[in-house]
Amino acid sequence: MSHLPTAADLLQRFSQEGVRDVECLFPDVSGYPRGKLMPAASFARGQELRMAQAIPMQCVTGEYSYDPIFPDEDPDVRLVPDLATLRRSPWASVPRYLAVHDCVELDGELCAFAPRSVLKNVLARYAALGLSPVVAPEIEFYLTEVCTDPAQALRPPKGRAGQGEVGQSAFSMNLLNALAPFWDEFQAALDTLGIAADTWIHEVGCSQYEINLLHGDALQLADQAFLFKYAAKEIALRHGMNAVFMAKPIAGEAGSSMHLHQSVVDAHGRNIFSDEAGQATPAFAHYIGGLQTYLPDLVLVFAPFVNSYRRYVTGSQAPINLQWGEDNRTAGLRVPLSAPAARRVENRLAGADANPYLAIAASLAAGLAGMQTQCAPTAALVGDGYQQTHELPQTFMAAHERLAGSLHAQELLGPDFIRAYLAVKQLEHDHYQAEITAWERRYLVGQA
Ligand SMILES: NC(=O)CC[C@H](N)C(=O)O
Repeated sequence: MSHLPTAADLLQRFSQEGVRDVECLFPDVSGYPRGKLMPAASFARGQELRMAQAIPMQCVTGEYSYDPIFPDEDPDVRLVPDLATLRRSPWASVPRYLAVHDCVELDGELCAFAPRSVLKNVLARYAALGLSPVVAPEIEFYLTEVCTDPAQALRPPKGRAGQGEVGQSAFSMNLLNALAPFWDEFQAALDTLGIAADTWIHEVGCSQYEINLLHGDALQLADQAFLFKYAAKEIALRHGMNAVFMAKPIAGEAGSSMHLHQSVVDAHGRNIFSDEAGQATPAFAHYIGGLQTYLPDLVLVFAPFVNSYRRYVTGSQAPINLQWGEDNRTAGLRVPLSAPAARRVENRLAGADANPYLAIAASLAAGLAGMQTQCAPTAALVGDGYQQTHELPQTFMAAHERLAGSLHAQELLGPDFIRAYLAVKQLEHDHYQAEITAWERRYLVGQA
C-alpha cells in the first residue's frame, strides 16, 4: 500500500503548486462524472462534503425515481475521497486536482446505490477468501465532429487532410496519425492521471479507436476506465470533436465495446486459473461456468441503454452468445492464448457505454459465485458462434424483465442497488418511449 498524503502534505503541495481547487468526483449510475468543486485548502483539511443520497442514481435525462427507492426525507450521504486517486487535473485552465470519492451513509456504511460501493462490496468478498481479481478493460470509442443536431447522423472529424475518413480501416496508422494533436494531448492527460495504456489502435469503424489499459487491481482499473472516458471527452472538445462511447453510435458501423479481461490471484500473487504444471485449474472452469450461469440475468448492467442492444449483431465481433472458446472472437467469453501466469477469460459482453464499476462488479461477482458453487461450464465452442442462435436478451425491456425476475442478481450486487437500478432504467425507458423517432417520420408521415 503506497503512502497516502496527510493534511499537512496536501497543504504544502497545493500551496507550492498554486492549486486553487479540487474536483471531488464520483461516478453516477451511468458511470458519468458528477461531483463538487472544493477550494484546495478545504479539501486538504478534510472538510466534510455532503449531498442528497439520490444524486448518484439520476438517469441520463437528469431525473431519479423517488418512489419506492429512497426514504421520503431525501437524506444526506457524505462524499469521502479515496486519496490514492488524487491526481493533477489535466484539463483545468488553473492548477487543479481531482479525486474519486465514495458515497458513504452518515452511519459510515457505503451507500448501497453508488456504483463504486457495489464494486467494493464484491471485492470485499474476494478479499475475505484471500483472493484479488486482476482486470484489464479494452475501451472502444468514436471520435466525431461535435454533434449539434441529434436528428443527424454523427460524422467523422475532418482530420489533417481536411476531409473525414470513409470506409473501414482497421489498424490504419495514417488515420491514427490524422488526429495526432488530439492523441498527443490525450496521451499526456492519461500520463498525468496515472493511466497506463497498453496499446492504441484505429479500430474497424470509421473514426473508431481502441485503447487497451494495462491490467491491474480491479478498483484501480474501474477508476481508470471512469477517468479515461472523462478525459477523452474533455480533450476531444478542445479539438472540436466529441468522444462518443455509445455502444452503436452509427448505423452500419461497428459497435463499441469494453471487453473485460479477468483473472484471480491468491495472497502470493499466483494466478489461481493455472496449476503448478501450467494447466488450467478447476477454478478456471468454474469461473467460466459462473459467467455462463449468472450473466444472462445481468445483461442490463453490460448493455444499459436502448442503444446497447443494436450492438449485439451477428458477424460484428460483438457477442450474441455466452459460449466460451479458445482464441475465438465469435464467443461471448474468449480465452486468449497466453502463458499460464496470464491465463484469463475475456468477457466481451460490455459495451463502451457500460458503467465500468458495475460491469466489472457484475462480471467478478458472477465468476466468484461460479467458483463457490462449482458451476460446470459448457464444452468449449469450436468454430463460428454466429451460426448459433442468439442467447442474449435482444432488447432493453427483455433484459430489464430478466433482471427484475432474478434473485441471483440481488445476491450478487445487493437488493437495494438492483431495486434502484431497475427503477432508474425504467424511467429512462419511459423517456425513450415518449420520443417520436426519425424512422417513424420517414416511413409513416406519408402513409398514416
Ligand atoms: N476488438 C474487437 O474485437 C471488436 C469488438 C466490437 N467492436 C464490439 O463491439 O464488440
